[in-house]
Formats: sequence, structure tokens, C-alpha cells
Amino acid sequence: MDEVLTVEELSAGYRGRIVVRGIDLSLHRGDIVGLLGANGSGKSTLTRAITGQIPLIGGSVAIDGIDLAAALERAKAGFGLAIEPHELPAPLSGRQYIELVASIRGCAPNDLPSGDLPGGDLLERLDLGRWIDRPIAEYSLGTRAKIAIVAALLGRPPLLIFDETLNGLDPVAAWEVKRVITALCASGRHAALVSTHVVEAVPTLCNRAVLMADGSLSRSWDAAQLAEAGRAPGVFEESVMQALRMRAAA
Ligand SMILES: Nc1ncnc2c1ncn2[C@@H]1O[C@H](COP(=O)(O)OP(=O)(O)OP(=O)(O)O)[C@@H](O)[C@H]1O
Repeated sequence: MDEVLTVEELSAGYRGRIVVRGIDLSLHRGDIVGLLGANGSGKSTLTRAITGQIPLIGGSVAIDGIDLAAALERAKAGFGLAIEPHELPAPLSGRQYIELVASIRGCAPNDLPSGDLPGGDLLERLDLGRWIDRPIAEYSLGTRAKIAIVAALLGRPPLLIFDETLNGLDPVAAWEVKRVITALCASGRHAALVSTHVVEAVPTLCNRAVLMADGSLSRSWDAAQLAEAGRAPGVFEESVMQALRMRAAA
């Protein structure tokens, strides 16, 4: 199946309070979709709803063709989530965290993509070898992001979800991470949803983008619009800022 994420009329929130509503979104293999939005606009809430961490109030989510509400565990096998780097368990080593996630996902801790990636072995590719047995508490933000990404790729799920994984990365780490995501999605086996505040990274990484405002998707950019906006520096950022200003004025 080509479509790895189908979100229809989704609404979700907390304790009966609707935070995100009317969300329609689909991702096909090869897609890298940027999820943008101001603080509190609902990006994490949408990610939590898509990944079954909070129940849907309305609508539906299917992952790789499997309905999340009807078959939660089977649907969960279809995605890997890179959690926000600061949410990683600080006392564990990177290896222990990867082993923990692998045991939850029911796969081997070395069940990672390699052939799709430039430079082969993922841990080497991300220069994680010297950190892997040290506590996550000692990691820089970029090293945490890399471990979160490795954990998301365990079991090679078709849908990869990165929740603010790019924020705060140094240029080298950001470049490495972008290369990995790009190579995986270019293989045609994966699609990625990338929630980020790094607006300028979106045209070079993503082939589509959506903007969340007040819990709804208020604007989207298709591949042609994103490519056009990415031709000159600042054009995409300006169109995002304009969409945010229009929303604030409405
Ligand atoms: N666990 C929670 N319980 C209750 N309300 C929550 C919870 N998490 C988030 N919210 C509320 O949901 C709304 C959307 O928050 P959310 O974290 O989804 O936004 P976001 O776009 O991811 O923000 P940021 O860019 O700051 O991470 C906010 O009003 C927030 O207060």
C-alpha cells in the first residue's frame, strides 16, 4: 500500500476539551511532510493522536492501512516515533534506550535500515559509537536527537514521525539528520512527518508542508509550491509568517 498515513476529520484533545479539529492529512511512501505552527497550535497533540497516545474524539487514523482505533497494537507497528530529545530517559544509556524501545516494538535492537543510507551502518553514520554506552544525561541536544531518530527507525516502520527532533541541532547534526531522513524516504519504503520550528529547513528537507493554527490545518504547500519557495532564501519563511499574520488578524 502506497499510503502510510490517512487522517480523516480528526479531532482530539484532553479530558473532553477539543484541541485539534477537522484534520485531514495523508502521507504516501516517499513523502516528507513538514508540520509547522506556533507554540500551542496543536502539533504535539496531533502527533499524540496519530500515535495513539491520546484517544480520538472524532474522525479516524489509519497507519499503513490499519485503523488505529480498531487495531491499536497492529497499527502501532506501522510507525516509529522520535520523541522530543528532552523527553528521553536521562539515566539510561543510548544502548539501553534502544534496547527498551526494541523490546516494546518486538524487534531486535539492531533491526535498523542500513542499505538505504549513505555510509551504511546507522550508528556509525550518525557518529554515535562513542556515546552509545554513556548515560543520555551526558548527551548534547544533537546527540539526543540522533538517539531519538535511531529509536524511531527500529523495526524499519513505514511511517516515521519526528516530533521537534530538528530543533536546536547544530549545522552538522542537522545536516546528518536531514541526510538520513531524505535517504530513507527516497528509498520509497518510508514516509516522514516532521514537526519543527526550524522553518528554513522545511524547503530543503520536505516535499510538502502544512501549517497548524489554533488546532486546525490552516495552510498547506504542495511539492511545486515548496520547491518554488525554496529557490530564494527567505521566501518560504515569509509565506509562513504571512499565513500566521493572516490567521492572527482573522
Ligand atoms: N497534557 C495536556 N493536558 C492538557 N492540555 C494540554 C496538554 N498538552 C497540551 N495541552 C494543550 O493543548 C494545546 C496545544 O498544545 P500542543 O502541545 O499540542 O501545541 P504545540 O503546537 O505542539 O506547541 P509547541 O510548539 O509549544 O510544542 C495547548 O493549549 C496546550 O496547553
